[in-house]
Amino acid sequence: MTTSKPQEVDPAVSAELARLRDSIDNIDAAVVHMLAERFKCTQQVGHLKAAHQLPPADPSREAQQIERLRRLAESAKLDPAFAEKLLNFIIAEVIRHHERIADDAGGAAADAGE
Ligand SMILES: C=C(O[C@@H]1C=C(C(=O)O)C=C[C@H]1O)C(=O)O
Repeated sequence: MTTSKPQEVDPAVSAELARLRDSIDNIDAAVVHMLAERFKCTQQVGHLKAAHQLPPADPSREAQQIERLRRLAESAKLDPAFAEKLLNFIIAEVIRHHERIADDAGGAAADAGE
């Protein structure tokens, strides 16, 4: 096992590590903001579906998205299997939101005697 002695790190290495970590922090912030925007859109889709009695999940749309994202990942030199797993993880959360919105809308309609 190697032992690390942070106080002996070459200052040039520390500076390069700090520069890269600054970029990583900026990218992570962009990912969070983009995900927040995506969830704002999917929330609206959830309300539209609930208002028109459409199912929370749309497997044929998901299959198209996965196909497209795998192609984009390949051309960006990102592992397509990782891209697919990430999209499936996000979509599963969206579907959970849509189910909750539909349940809430169903309950509200029942309360109103519809
Ligand atoms: C957002 C939608 O609802 C679900 C979530 C999806 C997504 O997060 O991209 C895609 C398909 C649906 O299973 C949709 O139908 O467009």
